[in-house]
Amino acid sequence: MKLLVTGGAGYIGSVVSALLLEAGHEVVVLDDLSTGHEDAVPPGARLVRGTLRETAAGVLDGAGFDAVLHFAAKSLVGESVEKPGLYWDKNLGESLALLEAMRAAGVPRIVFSSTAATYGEPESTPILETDPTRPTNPYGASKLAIDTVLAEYARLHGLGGVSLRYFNVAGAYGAQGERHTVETHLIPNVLKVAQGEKEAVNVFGEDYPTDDGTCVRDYIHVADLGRAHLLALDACEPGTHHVFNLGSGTGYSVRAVIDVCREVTGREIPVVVGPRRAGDPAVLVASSDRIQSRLGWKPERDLRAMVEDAWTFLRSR
Ligand SMILES: NC(=O)c1ccc[n+]([C@@H]2O[C@H](COP(=O)([O-])OP(=O)(O)OC[C@H]3O[C@@H](n4cnc5c(N)ncnc54)[C@H](O)[C@@H]3O)[C@@H](O)[C@H]2O)c1
Ligand SMILES: O=c1ccn([C@@H]2O[C@H](COP(=O)(O)OP(=O)(O)O[C@H]3O[C@H](CO)[C@@H](O)[C@H](O)[C@H]3O)[C@@H](O)[C@H]2O)c(=O)[nH]1
Repeated sequence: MKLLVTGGAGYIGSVVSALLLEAGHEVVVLDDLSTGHEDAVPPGARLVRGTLRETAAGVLDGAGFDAVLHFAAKSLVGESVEKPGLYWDKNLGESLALLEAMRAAGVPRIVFSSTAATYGEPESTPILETDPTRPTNPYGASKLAIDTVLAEYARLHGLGGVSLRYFNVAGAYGAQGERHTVETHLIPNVLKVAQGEKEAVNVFGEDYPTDDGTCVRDYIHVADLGRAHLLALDACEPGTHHVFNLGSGTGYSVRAVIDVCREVTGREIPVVVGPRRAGDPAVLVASSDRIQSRLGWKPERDLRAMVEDAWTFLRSR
């Protein structure tokens, strides 16, 4: 297939681009490099630099694309609370421009990076796709709005759409890994302490109603996540919109993640316990039964493999 990957210079988009190329697809990356890196685009993919709003229509028009994989977004929860307008504009506004460009060019399929943040504070665990969606921040709300628009474009314009709701993505795949300039994610931050780049891990709260008092999350290896995108691409059917959670179904506390990082790196990794981070739910764990039963996807790599691959990637840079 001829595929447009928006955000393909970023962490997850660059991994998925590499997997798509390995599977024999033609890949064009559209990225404004606002948080991505030109050299993260895998060899064999063509990079077009620009925003979706300014560039998508020109790239898609008359070019015969079969599908779009849409990763481009702003995705820092804290920033979204400070600048909600930016998140609605960059996430929903730019996605609408992309969808209109797809419609004008007759591109029939889209796979979209949605998020566990669409659910907000869960009523029960593990989280099912049928559970209530009550996002607690503008990032999650803007992603949920895009899911809603995709469902409408499917119903009213015949688009084939799949929203993949990622839980906590971690690990690396060969030369592609996580290198955000502003890094908020737990595992890369713990590994930066192991490497000596930071002094101590700041644990955000130890008074949650969990076994060790720290938050529990469901970590998924970026390569397992990537495989799900290839299956989702095949599952896009005209006129339908599917939603699938993507997690491992297993929760790990912040303390447990730090312990695995200590085992893998052999380093001490000092910890400082601070206050809770605003907006963090105590426990977020996915049920991925729907994608397992409908598309035959199963996670293959555990937390230790995620940490090992992220550690190898960090030390290679
Ligand atoms: N990392 C996670 O754990 C996680 C969890 C749930 C959902 N997601 C979603 O997955 C997607 C990818 O996340 P990531 O961690 O790889 O982020 P990232 O910041 O590394 O990648 C995003 C890429 O999109 C580009 N971009 C942003 N806005 C753009 C625009 N308007 N036009 C063109 N390019 C633009 C950036 O330059 C960057 O290369 C995002 O949509 C994010 O919301 C990530
Ligand atoms: O230095 C740190 C960083 C994180 N945490 C904690 O570690 C856990 C995981 O945090 P983080 O890695 O920042 O991920 P989340 O906040 O859970 O959010 C990620 O996972 C969500 C889905 O679950 C996605 O929607 C978001 O885009 C993605 O950033 C949370 O309890 C944090 O409070 C710390 O204690 N110290």
